[in-house]
Amino acid sequence: MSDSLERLYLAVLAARDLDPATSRTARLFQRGPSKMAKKLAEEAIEVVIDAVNGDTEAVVRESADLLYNLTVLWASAGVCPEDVWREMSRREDMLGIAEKLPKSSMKLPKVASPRISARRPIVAIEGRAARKRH
Ligand SMILES: N=c1c2ncn([C@@H]3O[C@H](COP(=O)(O)OP(=O)(O)OP(=O)(O)O)[C@@H](O)[C@H]3O)c2ncn1[C@@H]1O[C@H](COP(=O)(O)O)[C@@H](O)[C@H]1O
Repeated sequence: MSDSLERLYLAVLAARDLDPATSRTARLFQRGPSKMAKKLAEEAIEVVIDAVNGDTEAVVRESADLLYNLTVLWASAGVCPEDVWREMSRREDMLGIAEKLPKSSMKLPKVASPRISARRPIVAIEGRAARKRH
């Protein structure tokens, strides 16, 4: 999947300077980040609605639109796909799966990389449980 997103990202970069009258991407760049953000949010909501309605095929279609609008926003924000893949790998190395670090300031215990140890740091789980309690 990352290959597809990387190819799409390059296509979006290439389309940025095309004629907005014929290129949706160029039009989005012309209208700026707030329009891009609005479109991304719209697509996210469409994915949610289709998923709640159990319309799997629509979820697939809208997810493709969502990812397109996400890559446009990435390009506008100066983010490239590799930046995101690097962050996901960092989280995976830290916690064993690609997830956010606990929000609390609690420190994760010094453990071998979760890829070696069988379990994620308990503190991370407790942190999340503690956060949910209040
Ligand atoms: N990958 C995509 C892509 N995915 C989705 N979309 C369009 O994004 C829109 C998202 O759906 P919406 O319903 O929100 O859009 P809409 O309401 O129909 O139209 P708007 O009101 O948003 O203008 C659809 O019209 C899709 O056709 C895309 N448009 C372009 N690309 C690629 O982007 C590159 C540049 O293409 P141009 O923008 O056409 O130059 C090319 O590689 C394209 O393949």
